[in-house]
Amino acid sequence: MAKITLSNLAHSYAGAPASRDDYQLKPTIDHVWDDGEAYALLGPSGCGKTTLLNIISGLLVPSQGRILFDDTDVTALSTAARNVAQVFQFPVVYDTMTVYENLAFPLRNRGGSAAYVDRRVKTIAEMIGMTGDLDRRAHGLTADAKQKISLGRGMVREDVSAILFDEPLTVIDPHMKWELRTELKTLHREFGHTMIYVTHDQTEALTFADKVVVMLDGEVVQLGTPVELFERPEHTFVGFFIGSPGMNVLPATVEGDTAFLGGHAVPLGRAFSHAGADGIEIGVRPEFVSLSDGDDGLPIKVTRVEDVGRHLVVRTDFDGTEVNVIAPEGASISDRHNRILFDPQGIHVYSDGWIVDSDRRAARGGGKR
Ligand SMILES: Nc1ncnc2c1ncn2[C@@H]1O[C@H](COP(=O)(O)OP(=O)(O)OP(=O)(O)O)[C@@H](O)[C@H]1O
Repeated sequence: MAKITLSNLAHSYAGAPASRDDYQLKPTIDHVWDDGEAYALLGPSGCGKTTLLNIISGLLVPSQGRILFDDTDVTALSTAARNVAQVFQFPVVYDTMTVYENLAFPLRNRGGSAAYVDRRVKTIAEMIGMTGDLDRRAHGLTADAKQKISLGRGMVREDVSAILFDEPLTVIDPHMKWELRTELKTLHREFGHTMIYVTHDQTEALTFADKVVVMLDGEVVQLGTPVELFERPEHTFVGFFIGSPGMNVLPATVEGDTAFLGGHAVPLGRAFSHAGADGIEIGVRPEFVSLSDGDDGLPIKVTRVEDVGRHLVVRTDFDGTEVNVIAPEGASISDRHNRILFDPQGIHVYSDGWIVDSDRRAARGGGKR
């Protein structure tokens, strides 16, 4: 297992990049990822997740910067020399071998004793639910079963620097997906491997990872725990992309401790003297918005109520913009609900997409940008 340092990384597939737009990974990637943690790289299609993963695995040499595993510079080393295990989106199995032989392969390759190999193969087979299939040939198994073998093979060695997963559950059926995700988490807790998991699915990322690395347009817009991403999205994209539904983002002006939305005042509970004037938005998650039939708050019209089981998602229209509200299960919603209130604790102020510190937080030295 290793700590992974991404030092001043950037990548351009075109070579000789002339401007920032020519980079598929922008020159802002500078992180230390802790030994033994589980990281998820999360973001929409084309944001650079696989590019970053391939740089870490050694399949791609970055145009700029260095990668270190612990204190060793591995930038020029092959994947094999980096000692990483990889699981790809589609199964990679040896069809002529049995399930047992497939799982044992990485261990036998490195001279593991028969007793150790047997113990390890059986542990992993149980984890992927294939104990009863160990003697079957991989040929003829479903894509789903083959991918489980690939996952098992990726996790069978205990001595790897890191295990890298690139959308590994794409071909797995939905029920098994849930089970494997939970198993992966348990396995991580048990063995403490450094794991990096690429996905565009927030549920997968949030269940699996200790830390989620949210990417957009070749940049890491936030690296944080699931709770941090929920409570303090550093970019409007993070607020919007994570959550169900995501954060409401509304254009506003801010004066001291008050935001103004289309002439309506919204108390912020703390002052933002440095919010600036252009590109200002406020973000508030639906969990911090409540419906009201009083005179305070923003005037809205309820457009739809969705019962999603644990609570209700209420869609409202404020001056042509949809604002989502989460209401308790069983709440009775009617036309008399014609206002919404924001809990000041859940309101964030953004400038050009990036979070602005309140005066109090700025005085404490908070914020990263
Ligand atoms: N070999 C390549 N040559 C040129 N451009 C590439 C190459 N591979 C990827 N790209 C481009 O780099 C950008 C990032 O791609 P990447 O595959 O890393 O994104 P991703 O977030 O993993 O997307 P997806 O979820 O669709 O796989 C995209 O614009 C993509 O078109």
